[in-house]
Amino acid sequence: MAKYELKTRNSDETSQFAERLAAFLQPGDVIALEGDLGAGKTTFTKGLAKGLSIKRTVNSPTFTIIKEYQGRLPLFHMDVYRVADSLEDLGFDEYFEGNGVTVVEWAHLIEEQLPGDLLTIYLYHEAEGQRKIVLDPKGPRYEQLCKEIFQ
Ligand SMILES: Nc1ncnc2c1ncn2[C@@H]1O[C@H](COP(=O)(O)OP(=O)(O)OP(=O)(O)O)[C@@H](O)[C@H]1O
Repeated sequence: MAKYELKTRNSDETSQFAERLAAFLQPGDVIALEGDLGAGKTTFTKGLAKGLSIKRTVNSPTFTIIKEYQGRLPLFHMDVYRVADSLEDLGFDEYFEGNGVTVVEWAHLIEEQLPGDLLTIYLYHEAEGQRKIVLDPKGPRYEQLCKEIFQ
């Protein structure tokens, strides 16, 4: 299936893209966010939170695994890097099937537990200040979402 991509020239552009994407999100949407250290995952998630009208400051949930924020929709921000056993069931389903938007950092580490349909977003460090953002939608809901964002 088609992948969608864009380039950003600074962190504001990454944040602004995420903010725009947030306007299209619905309850139960799941975004897997992939990218190396410093690629911009937190920058992206902060932009998404702004787009969901979340007032609280969004920080990396590395040590807590899941953080929850209230906005136009609830945001469940997960960082599963420290989930030792990828098969350990920590009840992620409740979030994926819940009434909010879930963003999962390092999602491939819990691949078996992810929903089949989701939007994977890859952040690539291209050059100082520059990032490539690739959207890889799985399932009709996310195909449609990408079409709307990029039309
Ligand atoms: N185009 C860009 N998009 C996003 N961030 C950028 C960009 N250009 C430079 N940056 C900078 O890169 C850094 C990205 O850090 P950020 O914490 O968002 O990454 P991360 O993927 O969450 O890293 P970590 O996994 O270490 O938490 C920030 O300092 C940001 O200002």
